Amino acid sequence: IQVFIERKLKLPPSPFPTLPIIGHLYLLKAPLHRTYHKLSTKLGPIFSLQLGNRFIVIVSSPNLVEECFTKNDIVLASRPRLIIGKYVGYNYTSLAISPYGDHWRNLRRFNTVEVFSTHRLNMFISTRQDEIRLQLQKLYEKSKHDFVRVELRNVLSELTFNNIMRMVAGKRYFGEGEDNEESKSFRELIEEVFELGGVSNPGDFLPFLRWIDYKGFEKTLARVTAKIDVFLQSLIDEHRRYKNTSTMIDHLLSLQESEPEYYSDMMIKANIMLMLLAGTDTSAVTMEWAISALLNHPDKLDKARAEIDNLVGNERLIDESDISHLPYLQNITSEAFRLFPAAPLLVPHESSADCKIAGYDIPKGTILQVNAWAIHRDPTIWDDPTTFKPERFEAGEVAPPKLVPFGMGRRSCPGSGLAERVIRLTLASLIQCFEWKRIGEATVDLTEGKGISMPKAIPLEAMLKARDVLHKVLAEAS
Ligand code: HEM
Repeated sequence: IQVFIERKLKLPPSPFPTLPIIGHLYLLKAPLHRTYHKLSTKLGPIFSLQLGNRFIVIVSSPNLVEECFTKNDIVLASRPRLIIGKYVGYNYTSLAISPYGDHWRNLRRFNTVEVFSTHRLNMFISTRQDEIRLQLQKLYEKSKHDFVRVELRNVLSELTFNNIMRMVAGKRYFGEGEDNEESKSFRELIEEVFELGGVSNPGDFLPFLRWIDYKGFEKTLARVTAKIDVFLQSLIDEHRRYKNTSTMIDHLLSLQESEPEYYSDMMIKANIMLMLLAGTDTSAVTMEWAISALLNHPDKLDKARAEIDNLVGNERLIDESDISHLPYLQNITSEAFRLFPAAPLLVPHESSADCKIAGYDIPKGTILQVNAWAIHRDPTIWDDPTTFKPERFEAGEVAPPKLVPFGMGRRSCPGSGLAERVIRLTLASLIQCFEWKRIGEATVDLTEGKGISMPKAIPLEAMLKARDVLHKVLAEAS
């Protein structure tokens, strides 16, 4: 800050006091989006913090989000080098973590065409439907006679994890016959990374803590990611031996043949790791929140079910092509994205040159965070903002910068289309196939827990019972 004062910069307001060495680190309490929200009610929609040796700016209004990701989009398209990126991002080379530049552009292009294009997503429709059906079958076995108590978190994370694994590697990792030790420990390692990612690591802001490896953070991260690396390498080796043409690994391996240096094994592993980290929990957590909110509003659950029954009837399971004819279901997912954004502060950006936001000077190297969670609950934008009300979207689609669960601009989430497909079809299937009740009279607790993707503090449990459609479809099939 001293340097900025000497340069006579006009910086965004910041809280008092700034302590020597640690700056405002003393203010950071989890969950961060709530802490930032409180600060923004005092300091305004743009404010700054000095966290150790890093200067951070937090914005929390649609106008400022727009200014950041239109006028300043390129300058703000880089990422800070946080310690976790060294390990999880294979030395800052993976798409989500790499700095803005040619390498990022290449990766983004590859993923847009080979993973996230409509053509590629359509190729995996039957995989998604198959994974959902497998989970429905399991739940059916438990609930075909009467209401049973079920924990949903595992069901949903198994579903999203298998979906991504099948796109990436053409194989499931969980399920009958595959619940072996190898897959279990792989999943546990991925969960460990999520937990590590959820803590803001003081070593990122106070370099001397990094030298002494404060709380062994870096050592743990290195140990866990080294183990994951072994799994990922074995997946690649397997694909080298048995060629299949449609998975992401096969595509990257064929590119490796012509450009071995660029499409190295490390680059491929970084891409797989990213898909698993960015694409599984985010969707699972969103669905868990959505079902929780519906259980607390049974009238809305009934309304969604009536819409589905009307369109699909009870002779067949809903499929992806039905979703566009279900506006209320789509409104439910929009409302879940609004109230429970799985990345409440998006992913941190970094300015690669000096720029201005709201007339303030933003020096090169500033970390920018967007408080999407606060924007989504701002009473000047939304009526009755803390209430779950899918009807609010009946007036028409709401887009960025007001609704930004996937961010905005060139660094926004490339997986949003996939996430929407998985979330909508899974929710629709669960609503179509089961009667739902809360465990008791009390409403489902909606407290946020710790972790990178804003999980529920208490995993969701609910009572469910199979409906007619499942008896018909599954009994016929067996
Ligand atoms: C509910 C589900 C999801 C949410 C809420 C979500 C949200 C986000 C957000 C907020 C960002 C950062 C935007 C920014 O930097 O401003 C992001 C980036 C990213 N997401 Fe997602 N995401 C979801 C699902 C997925 C899925 C399913 C995938 C892939 C399988 C995915 C892959 C990525 C990647 C690769 C990036 C990095 C993009 C870059 O840095 O260029 N996401 N996501």
